[in-house]
Amino acid sequence: MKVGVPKEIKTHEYRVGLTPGAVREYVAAGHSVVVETNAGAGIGATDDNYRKAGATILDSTHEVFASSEMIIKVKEPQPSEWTQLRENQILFTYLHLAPDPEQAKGLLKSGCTAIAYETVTDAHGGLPLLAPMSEVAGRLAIEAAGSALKRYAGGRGLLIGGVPGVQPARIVVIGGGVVGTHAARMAAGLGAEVTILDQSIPRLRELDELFEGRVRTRFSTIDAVEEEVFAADVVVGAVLVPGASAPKLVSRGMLSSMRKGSVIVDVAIDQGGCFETSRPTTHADPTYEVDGVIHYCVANMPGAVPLTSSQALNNATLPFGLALANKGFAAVLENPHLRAGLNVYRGRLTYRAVAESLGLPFSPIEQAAA
Ligand SMILES: NC(=O)C1=CN([C@@H]2O[C@H](COP(=O)(O)OP(=O)(O)OC[C@H]3O[C@@H](n4cnc5c(N)ncnc54)[C@H](O)[C@@H]3O)[C@@H](O)[C@H]2O)C=CC1
Ligand SMILES: CC(=O)C(=O)O
Ligand SMILES: [Mg+2]
Repeated sequence: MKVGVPKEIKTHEYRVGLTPGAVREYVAAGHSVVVETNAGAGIGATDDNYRKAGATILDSTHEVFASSEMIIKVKEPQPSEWTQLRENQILFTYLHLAPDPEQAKGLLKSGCTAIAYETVTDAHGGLPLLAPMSEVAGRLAIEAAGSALKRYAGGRGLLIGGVPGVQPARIVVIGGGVVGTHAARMAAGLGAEVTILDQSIPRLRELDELFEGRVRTRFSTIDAVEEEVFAADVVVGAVLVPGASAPKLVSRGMLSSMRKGSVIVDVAIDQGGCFETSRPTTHADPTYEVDGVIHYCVANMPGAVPLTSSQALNNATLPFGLALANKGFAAVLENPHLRAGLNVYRGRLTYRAVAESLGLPFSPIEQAAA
């Protein structure tokens, strides 16, 4: 198959869809790979590194889209990208369509087949192509909170771990999945007082065992969220209902009960965010304030550490991408985990939670492909 890798164009997005090492795997499997010039600059990979791995370098995004049967990216296509997609072309990347009707319209209109990294599943009920970036974002969430808590940044002027004899920060994590676990690990490691809320009791049990009492767990109800948010210095939003818009768990009223200079980090912003007051921000201007509370809502947090992130992402996407390159759309039909990633097929929405969140018709793939 002809595989194409454009340079990412979202603000301060430095990751790349295929690393030179991954290109080498595709070429070894008999595929041809074209890469846009400078696509790997953010990870220090030169055009020559890609040539040595077997890729052909093209000068423009347009040439990459025009000459490829499958486009492999990192971030959801931007308007100038979705207009270049076409029927019979496979797009393999993060999409986060539920809160993004414009992109959904663009992809539907293009006629392409779009497989979203974030809804591909594994045999253990996990999301293997989301997990590595959730690990990164969970860890970064505490770094972001630490920066925002600094006085010159508008924060309360609190050191996350405190010092002997002085209270550390109270950090509340809503959603105890991959992001939540990694955020809690970083926060606890720095010496914060950490509470994780989740609505899954089995998950809370696992977390209790994992952290051996170092982190408090609490069943997530409206009351519990209200009490914890009120007392928190930092709240990390880390809930997910796969494919769907994030539930708004923290209302404006709850937010305004927080002390001035407290911080929220809404990692779930790529699915619309779980705070009523969240809106997406970028690495160029990551924070804003509502009711005296600093909001950090960057939708591509892992893009800030592209060396770590591109490698972690490529490790996870490689077997799925190779299956698509080897078999084309047949790979989607025969592999239920890849099929779970299918969001758009030739003008139809094939993922129920996405269609429901957007208020658009849902077509099961059996119907759409008939
Ligand atoms: N902003 C960014 O750059 C990034 C954002 N993310 C996003 O972070 C979010 C979390 O991802 P993961 O941790 O991988 O998901 P996950 O599926 O591992 O964990 C989600 C957790 O939320 C819990 N949950 C669901 N509804 C809840 C509710 N109403 N109350 C309390 N808990 C609830 C689930 O039980 C689960 O434990 C997703 O939206 C993901 O796309 C991930 C990576 C980067
Ligand atoms: C998961 C996601 O949205 C990201 O890594 O940017
Ligand atoms: Mg994102």
